[in-house]
Amino acid sequence: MERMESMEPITAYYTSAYPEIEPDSGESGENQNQNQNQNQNQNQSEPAPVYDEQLLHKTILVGDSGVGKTSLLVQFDQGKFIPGSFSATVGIGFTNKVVTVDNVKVRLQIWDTAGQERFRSVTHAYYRDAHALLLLYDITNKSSFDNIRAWLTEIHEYAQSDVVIMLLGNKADMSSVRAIRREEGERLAREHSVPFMETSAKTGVNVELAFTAVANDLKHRAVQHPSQPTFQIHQYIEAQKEKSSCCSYF
Ligand SMILES: Nc1nc2c(ncn2[C@@H]2O[C@H](COP(=O)(O)OP(=O)(O)OP(=O)(O)O)[C@@H](O)[C@H]2O)c(=O)[nH]1
Repeated sequence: MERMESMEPITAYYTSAYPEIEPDSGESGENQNQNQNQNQNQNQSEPAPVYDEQLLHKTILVGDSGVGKTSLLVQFDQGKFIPGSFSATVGIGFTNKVVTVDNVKVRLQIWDTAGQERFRSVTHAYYRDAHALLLLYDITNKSSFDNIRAWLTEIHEYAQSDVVIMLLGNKADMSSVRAIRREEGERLAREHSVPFMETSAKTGVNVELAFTAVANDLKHRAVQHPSQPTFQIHQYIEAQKEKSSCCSYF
């Protein structure tokens, strides 16, 4: 993993994945309706924009110290879990990963942040140009769940309003000592209109799905065609969960 010793935010090489929003023409009434109809007809006949595989989507893992952010990234990147003593992340670092979505390559630059309070001001600086935030709590640790509201407040304060947010209840393999029921996670996610799933960095359950769902959403946003329905991340996750329900074991 690349580690930023200076802890300065890297923004220079990031290219926006999203097309510019057309400015308001200032027209009103019938004229505007006519134009809208014309635009709609044009949009329907226009070919869908092609996704640029060189786009880099900045995705950040956040949550209290010890919830499993580094472990989740290592599981996704290397397919392994390193048990043993816990060494807290210092500062921030990133890993580049390519996820294939509908036969196109979606590049995620995944930033692993330090959950400890003393690094908070450093990590805030990275939120601003994030395209996705994966917010983790530990299902065996109630305070990590109780702190999710505070994390969301910070995200809304520092991140872009259209950032993709996903809530993850990690350490799902430890359900015998669980402190937070899955329904509580689901309820909190519903309250904040964000997708949710339980993951295990240890067994790998739902790890790939979490990142693939985010990559799917980012890819669809980057090539959103006005005449096409928007990508529904909640539905995508539910459909994928159903597909794999034969083998999940929470
Ligand atoms: N059983 C189990 N243990 C986990 C899981 N994920 C992480 N752990 C353990 O939890 C501890 C903390 O994991 P980390 O990945 O270092 O947590 P972090 O969120 O990156 O912590 P900070 O770097 O301080 O922000 C380590 O001992 C991991 O082995 C999991 O899914 N299941």
